[in-house]
Amino acid sequence: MKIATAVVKKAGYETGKSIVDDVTFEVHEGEQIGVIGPNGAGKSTSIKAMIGLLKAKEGAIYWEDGHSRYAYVPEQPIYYKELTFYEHITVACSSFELDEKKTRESAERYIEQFEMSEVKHHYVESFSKGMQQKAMIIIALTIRPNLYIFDEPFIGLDPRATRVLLEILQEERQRGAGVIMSTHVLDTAERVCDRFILIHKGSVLAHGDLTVIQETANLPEATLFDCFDALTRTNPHDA
Ligand SMILES: Nc1ncnc2c1ncn2[C@@H]1O[C@H](COP(=O)(O)OP(=O)(O)OP(=O)(O)O)[C@@H](O)[C@H]1O
Repeated sequence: MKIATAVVKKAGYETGKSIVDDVTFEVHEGEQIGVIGPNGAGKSTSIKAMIGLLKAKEGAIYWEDGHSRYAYVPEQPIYYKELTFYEHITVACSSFELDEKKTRESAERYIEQFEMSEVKHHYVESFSKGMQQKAMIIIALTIRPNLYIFDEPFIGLDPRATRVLLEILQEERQRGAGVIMSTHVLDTAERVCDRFILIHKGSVLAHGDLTVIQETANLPEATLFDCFDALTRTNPHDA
């Protein structure tokens, strides 16, 4: 069943100057979508436009049931300097009016899985980049959204944390949650994503499962990495 349609007609950082044009796709229950593309292609801009973080945009997420809940984990962790990690969880949960007992239980489980028990009462500011990333992910998971939006979730995570995240997302997808993730880690994306949106120079260059991407690249059997390389390679004669 469809959860939502993400629509970006236009997005940019100044009114009138468009960086992204027409990046639109649907997300279904249990589906994981990889948003891929070269540096500066417009992946983060598209994501920010969808969730309303940009002023100069025409775009939104249209929810099938009208009032869905999403969790966004940005590329650069955002946190309150004056709050500990655990206080962040408490604030996030109270703003979503979640059942306190159940929420604490699932938070504790995620904290343990991500090996963050020893630092749960420390300030997020004192964490390493990877620990901050793990903290943001744990908060997102604890909210139990029906759509996760990750911008480069693997950057900064150690291999074990990456595995833990992928395993938990698999469980979350079985629950019916959808996942949108922008990533450059194409071998992982190839393994875990059902569909890919390849953004190049602010618009969609290819959209579909690996077979569709291979057909678009005219490279049957090729890896996602090779398809990406072929599709986004700048021809010096075009410049
Ligand atoms: N805050 C900003 N102000 C002005 N321009 C910006 C800003 N952030 C990004 N841009 C520009 O928007 C374009 C798309 O950037 P965006 O961050 O969406 O790319 P991306 O595909 O996420 O790249 P990366 O893989 O490097 O993270 C780039 O040309 C970039 O210079």
